Amino acid sequence: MMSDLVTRWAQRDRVREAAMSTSAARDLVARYVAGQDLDDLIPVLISLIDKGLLVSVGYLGDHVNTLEQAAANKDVYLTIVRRLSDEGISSSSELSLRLSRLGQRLGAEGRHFALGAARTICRAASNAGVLVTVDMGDYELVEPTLRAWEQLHQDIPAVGVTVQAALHRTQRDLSDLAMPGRRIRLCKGVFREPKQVAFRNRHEIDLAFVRDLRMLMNSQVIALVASHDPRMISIAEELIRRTGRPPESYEFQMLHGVRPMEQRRLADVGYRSRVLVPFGPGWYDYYTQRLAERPANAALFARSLFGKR
Ligand SMILES: Cc1cc2nc3c(=O)[nH]c(=O)nc-3n(C[C@H](O)[C@H](O)[C@H](O)COP(=O)(O)OP(=O)(O)OC[C@H]3O[C@@H](n4cnc5c(N)ncnc54)[C@H](O)[C@@H]3O)c2cc1C
Repeated sequence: MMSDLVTRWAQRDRVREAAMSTSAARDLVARYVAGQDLDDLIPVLISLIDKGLLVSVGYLGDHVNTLEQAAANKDVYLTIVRRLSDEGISSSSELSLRLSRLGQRLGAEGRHFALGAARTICRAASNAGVLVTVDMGDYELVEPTLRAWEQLHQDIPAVGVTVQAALHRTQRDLSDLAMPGRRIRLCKGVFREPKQVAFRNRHEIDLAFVRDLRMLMNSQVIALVASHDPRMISIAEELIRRTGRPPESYEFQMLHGVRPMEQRRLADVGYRSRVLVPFGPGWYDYYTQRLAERPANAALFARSLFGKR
């Protein structure tokens, strides 16, 4: 598949090194990633909020191999929360919390640490008026993430969780999860999982997304519709009209730099429209994921690296 080719190409050492050192490449990346530290991030958030959008912050840390690294990431998340509060933008902000950055992959001890750290972060965020939605990792993390989320949610009911339409299990998960007032984010799923557990064909994933979306819109959850797909968005708008949902019971969410005009349109017609803004040292892997979703951009990226300057 084209997207697999793009991912393999982008992961070559020569491409990675060129991307790190070429300013034209960094300019392209800046469309999707708000720099490496909080001083880069905050002006991007403020400019989106000034345009009537809500924001979500995604921290792109390096891979976590030790509990010390997990602890350092916990501190980063707490610093983000403090900074959102100091800047007076808490009420427009959400934190997209990735449990693998807190040690979730480091065995039983790591999972224990991740839950404790996530609890501290969620409490700090709740005290500061910042929402939290837990991201979903690859298939092996789904069960531990849902179990951890249950505990976080018991403590702080506003903490949301992400589900991936591509997984066979998601319909079943949603029948347990879709309780009144819970914040549930529906995305297609970024990971390519084996066919035993996931739909792999685009059309099947889209059908699953629509089934899940209907379920969310017909329940009393706060539905977070995380997609850039024009068809999924118009189906969501139609379901909103048909169900007569109150405006605070759903929102649209997209990634920074992807379909920014559509993000604005949704806000302009009066929907809650939230932009997930990633930042941090792990920007390269994130950017190559966006390239794999949109292989046409890979050619532009390659020219910025290796074309005449
Ligand atoms: C807020 C948010 C949170 C997310 N959280 C998670 C998570 O926790 N776990 C997880 O696995 N995945 C997560 N994702 C990623 C998601 O699963 C998809 O990989 C990603 O959003 C692409 O899927 P899509 O629904 O936009 O549809 P796609 O089928 O990828 O794209 C459909 C259409 O959208 C438009 N489009 C898509 N990408 C681009 C682009 N780069 N530039 C221009 N147009 C584009 C095009 O019109 C395209 O035809 C999240 C996504 C968002 C927006």
